[in-house]
Amino acid sequence: MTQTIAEIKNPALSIRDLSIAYDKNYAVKNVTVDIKKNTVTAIMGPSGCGKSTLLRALNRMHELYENITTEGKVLLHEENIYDMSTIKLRRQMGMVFQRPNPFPTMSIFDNVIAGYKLNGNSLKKKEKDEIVERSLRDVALWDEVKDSLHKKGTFLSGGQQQRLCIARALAFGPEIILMDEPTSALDPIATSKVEDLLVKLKEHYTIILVTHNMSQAARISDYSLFMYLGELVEYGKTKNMFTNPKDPRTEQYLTGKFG
Ligand SMILES: Nc1ncnc2c1ncn2[C@@H]1O[C@H](COP(=O)(O)OP(=O)(O)OP(=O)(O)O)[C@@H](O)[C@H]1O
Repeated sequence: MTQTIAEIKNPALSIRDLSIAYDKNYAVKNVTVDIKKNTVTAIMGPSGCGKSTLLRALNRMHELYENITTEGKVLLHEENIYDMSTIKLRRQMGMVFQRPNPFPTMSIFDNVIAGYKLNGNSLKKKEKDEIVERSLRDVALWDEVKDSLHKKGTFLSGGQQQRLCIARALAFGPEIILMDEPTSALDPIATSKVEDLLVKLKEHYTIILVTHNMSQAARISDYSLFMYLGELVEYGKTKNMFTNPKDPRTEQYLTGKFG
């Protein structure tokens, strides 16, 4: 396997010997990797190779499943996330899912600050207004929705809903944003807007993105991780991996021989 650590100074996240099993079946096996700050890192690989399980393990969403075993560590500022409260962890590690999922009964405004409400944090009106405007500006949605903030989030187009969900993830001021195929339910124009947005957001955030779409990984990611049967086969700069893959399995995947 390619060298995965020691190349990256002051990483955003250090994954160490992470293994995850459903019952006794390992979906992620001994993954060790450092994620570089202020980059987009793509997790790629064929269906069932453990991409989503690995991503969910980074904010402990995988613990929602029964009979799950987790071994190893994930270090955020040298603290193991498995020893942290999930509330603290998820403030630092926002998550965006495949299908835009704004809370259907809530307005656009309330969707953005939903995390605060769910965690029982009460905010003054001025603070709420500031967080909502900042988060919606960050996802380039403010101008489109500023006159309809109190309408339901579900009245927006699919692409706008996904940007609203990204705004909701940003509202807490996380360091890292985890994204599980965030454009797979969007049309090409909405996809391109979200991709442009991710490239801008990496100035302030670290983005870890699961994608099936190799051209998307090539377009927007700085680093790529290739997984196969739960193992991390190859990790490196996306440009190098696409032009000169080190492992034959990576090459076969990138040239469409399986997947
Ligand atoms: N809740 C679950 N219970 C049992 N096994 C699971 C569960 N979720 C995933 N698995 C298994 O773990 C392995 C990895 O699944 P995972 O969804 O992480 O892969 P993936 O690479 O994200 O797949 P895809 O690209 O199809 O979404 C698969 O063998 C899958 O069947």
